[in-house]
Amino acid sequence: TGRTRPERLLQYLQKNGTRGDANNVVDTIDRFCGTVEWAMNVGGEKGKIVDKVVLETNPGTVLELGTYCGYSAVRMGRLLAPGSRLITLEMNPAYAKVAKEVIAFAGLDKQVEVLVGSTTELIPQLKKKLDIDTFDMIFLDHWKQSYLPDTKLLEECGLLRKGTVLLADNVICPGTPDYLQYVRSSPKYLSQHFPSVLEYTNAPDGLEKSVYLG
Ligand SMILES: O=C(NC/C=C/[C@H]1O[C@@H](n2cnc(C(F)(F)F)c2)[C@H](O)[C@@H]1O)c1cc([N+](=O)[O-])cc(O)c1O
Ligand SMILES: [Mg+2]
Repeated sequence: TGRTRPERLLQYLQKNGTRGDANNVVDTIDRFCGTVEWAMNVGGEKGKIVDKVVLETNPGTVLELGTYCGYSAVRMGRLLAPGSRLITLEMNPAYAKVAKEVIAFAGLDKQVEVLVGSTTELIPQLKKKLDIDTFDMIFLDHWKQSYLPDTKLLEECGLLRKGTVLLADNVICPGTPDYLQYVRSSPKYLSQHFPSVLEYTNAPDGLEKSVYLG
């Protein structure tokens, strides 16, 4: 009966999930998307790669571009060390509202903060607004044509440091050709591709991990 897909996803979670259990929230959303209604969460297969990169990086500060329903914010937030922070940007207020409820349901509302607005508006304000100097990790999963301009904006705003890990979803499907070309050819990045499949399907997709060299 939820009017939108995010609302239906949230209703399914509230009915079938275990409040306060972030692992269960991830599995419950994956079950909804695998059996009831596809949604553009990074999903279980690519999610295992995200988990590995988060655990290896052990970031104190994470910036996510594109919250949607909060699935990847919960997926990454559940692996962060106490005191670490994940900031996630969402420009659609209705999606942000659902995401905040999903994140609270998972018990991660202390570690994860949802900011509503566009990257061009929010990224230049982050240092002041959050008292954060640089991010240890960036997860890109918003509009695919925004990955490249927003990466350049992050560089210009001094939000990246030597070693910051950029992890980008969907570099194969729907694809982010200009971003891929940039991070693979620029001397400022060391990039590695992780082939996988598009969430809840067997279509080819992949993640790109790019370390900023400063
Ligand atoms: O289009 C896809 N994702 C676009 C994702 C878009 C999401 O990012 C938000 N956003 C936009 N700007 C901002 C910021 F940062 F400015 F605040 C946040 C949008 O409101 C939306 O919730 C996609 C599509 C497929 N697919 O199979 O078609 C599969 C996927 O995994 C995908 O991520
Ligand atoms: Mg995606």
